[in-house]
Amino acid sequence: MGFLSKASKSMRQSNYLSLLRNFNFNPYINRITHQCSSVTSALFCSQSRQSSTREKSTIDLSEYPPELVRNFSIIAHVDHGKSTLADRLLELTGTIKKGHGQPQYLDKLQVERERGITVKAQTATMFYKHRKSGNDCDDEKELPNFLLNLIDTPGHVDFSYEVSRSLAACQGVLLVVDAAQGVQAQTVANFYLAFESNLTIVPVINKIDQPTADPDRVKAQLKSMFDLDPSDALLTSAKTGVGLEQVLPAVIERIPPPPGRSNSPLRMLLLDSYYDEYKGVICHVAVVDGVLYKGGKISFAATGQSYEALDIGIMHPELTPTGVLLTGQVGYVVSGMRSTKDARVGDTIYHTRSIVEPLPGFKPAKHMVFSGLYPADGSDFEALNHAIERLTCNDASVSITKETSTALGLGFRCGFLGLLHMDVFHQRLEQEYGAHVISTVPTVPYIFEYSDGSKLEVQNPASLPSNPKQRVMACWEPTVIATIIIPSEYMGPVITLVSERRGQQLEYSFIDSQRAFMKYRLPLREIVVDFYNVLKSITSGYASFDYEDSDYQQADLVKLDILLNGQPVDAMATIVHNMKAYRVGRELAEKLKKVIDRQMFEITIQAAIGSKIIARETISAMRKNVLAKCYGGDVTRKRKLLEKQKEGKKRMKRVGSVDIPQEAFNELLKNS
Ligand SMILES: Nc1nc2c(ncn2[C@@H]2O[C@H](COP(=O)(O)OP(=O)(O)OP(=O)(O)O)[C@@H](O)[C@H]2O)c(=O)[nH]1
Repeated sequence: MGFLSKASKSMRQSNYLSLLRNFNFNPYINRITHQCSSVTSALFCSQSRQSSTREKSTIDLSEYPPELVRNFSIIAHVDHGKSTLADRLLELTGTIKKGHGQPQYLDKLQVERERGITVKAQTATMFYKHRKSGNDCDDEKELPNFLLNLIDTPGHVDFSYEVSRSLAACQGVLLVVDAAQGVQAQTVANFYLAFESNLTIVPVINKIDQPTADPDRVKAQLKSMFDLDPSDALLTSAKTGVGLEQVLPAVIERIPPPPGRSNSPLRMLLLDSYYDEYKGVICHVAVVDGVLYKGGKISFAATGQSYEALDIGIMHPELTPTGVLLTGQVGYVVSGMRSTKDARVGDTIYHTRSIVEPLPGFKPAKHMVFSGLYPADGSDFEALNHAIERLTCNDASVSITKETSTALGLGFRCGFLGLLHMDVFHQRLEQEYGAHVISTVPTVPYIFEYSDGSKLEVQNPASLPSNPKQRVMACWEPTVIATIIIPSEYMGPVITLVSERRGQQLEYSFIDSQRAFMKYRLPLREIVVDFYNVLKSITSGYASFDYEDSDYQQADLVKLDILLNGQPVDAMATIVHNMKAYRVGRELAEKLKKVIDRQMFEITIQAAIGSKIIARETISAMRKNVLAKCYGGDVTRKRKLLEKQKEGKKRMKRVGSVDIPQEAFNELLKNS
């Protein structure tokens, strides 16, 4: 039995290799022998000796033809345990040591560790010996060894772009659902992402160790919402380890192998790229068709640039050179590229001089919010420029253009996928590059149609004329389709909140006897800032919320200016709905009064629409005690000193500029 399986394995390998050899478009074919097992290396040892570049890797990828490869992602709502489950699977397969002292191993960024969230999708290759049911082979070594690529994905809605990219490299997903919380908004969104990509979905009900866990209720939800068979659900606790032994066998048995053709010209999908100080740009790729060997000449379809594959390998879990990447495998390529701008995510990589049909790629990331970034100290502009350039090498989903503000000087207008993404970007700028920044109130991209018929996307309210009504014929605002899942008893307050935010109900139903599912169209500007916090607070933290972008709708918008001592502060201008402008203007003026420090002169804060002042607050001047040194004495002398002080203050009011702290912008953010 053992001998037979060994023989069939050798035959499978040699067949696979001869298939590759027979297909002679690739001049680097002989290099596969460096990774051959003892059996296969005997076949090609002569070529192996001729080659000048020897790989030292102990991993022989030629042992893993597509039928022994599985590519899968873990998807779930925030905090349902994806990263913890990924940790356990890495431990189970010996990819990382048990108790490696670093929970959520694949969350590598400092910001991910501090916030306990996943921001970037991460891949890890694992090897796993699988015993099929009915296989009673005694010798563990004789069991087929599978190569499993696990992609841990972020749960937060801002990073769903990362999820959809990761799914492009997979044939299946583990859909993790918290056994106590049940199906939540991002479970729904992620399910549909996987479903629309035709991926096999393996439901995993996690956290069954919790006292409030109710796996049967979750099974019923999976059936009623997604038509998933309850008996297919795996019950696990990533914390205690219960049920984990069923996960990888389910992955192997239920998820199909990658479908690519080994004997076709190379086509690789560029999944992600980042910049490494020592190696340059590292591209994460999925090999859709063909084979890539170290030293191969590759071209990028989008840029037409060609490079040499200087180093290739897999993430096991760190970069592990293998010298070859075969059909269906997910790995990395280092090609001496200097800037991630040349590695466009979703691009097709192919062998230079071969002719291939490019892969469909990905939709470009859509920027939902824009905000200005300025150095806290104006003279630090160059340092901030450098920091942003380096950070965008590792986060290509941010758009950057230079802009100037009369109040804050030279800076940048940045487009983000959402507010959390914006926050994470700021935190990374400060933590990883030591930059100190002032960020302006985020705004969504509006479209304005001017009287000359031109239509313009406005990403910065300051770029609008103060009285847009004079020239603007119509305005449109972006909307989203929002999914809200809540315990039924909170429906009343939630409906009130959503209608205050100008939402239109599209759908509602009940997931089970306790929970309601609601779908709304909402203006994006109404949800970007504080919607989720308010929703959480009125539902005692039980609401879950997700959104996807939708069409633009016409709206009655006005530009709201903030004036300090009569001067408009361009960085504080916002665009608001006409209906809310008075209330927002009043609240902004009140808030600013609380956060701007008193100065030696009086400060007036005004909110204005065009030339019309709609709110006004005054911060009185700090009064220096000019009489401190006048002990007793002449009253006329005291009066003279006070008069002199009054004169000085008048002058300061004219020439003085107001110091605006970052908190003032933060308050605007909360209020607008
Ligand atoms: N009781 C219990 N807690 C768990 C289990 N699995 C994960 N947790 C805890 O749940 C919290 C969230 O776990 P993560 O693995 O970070 O969740 P995630 O889905 O990766 O989160 P995001 O990446 O932010 O979407 C952590 O405090 C884990 O310790 C489990 O099986 N049982």
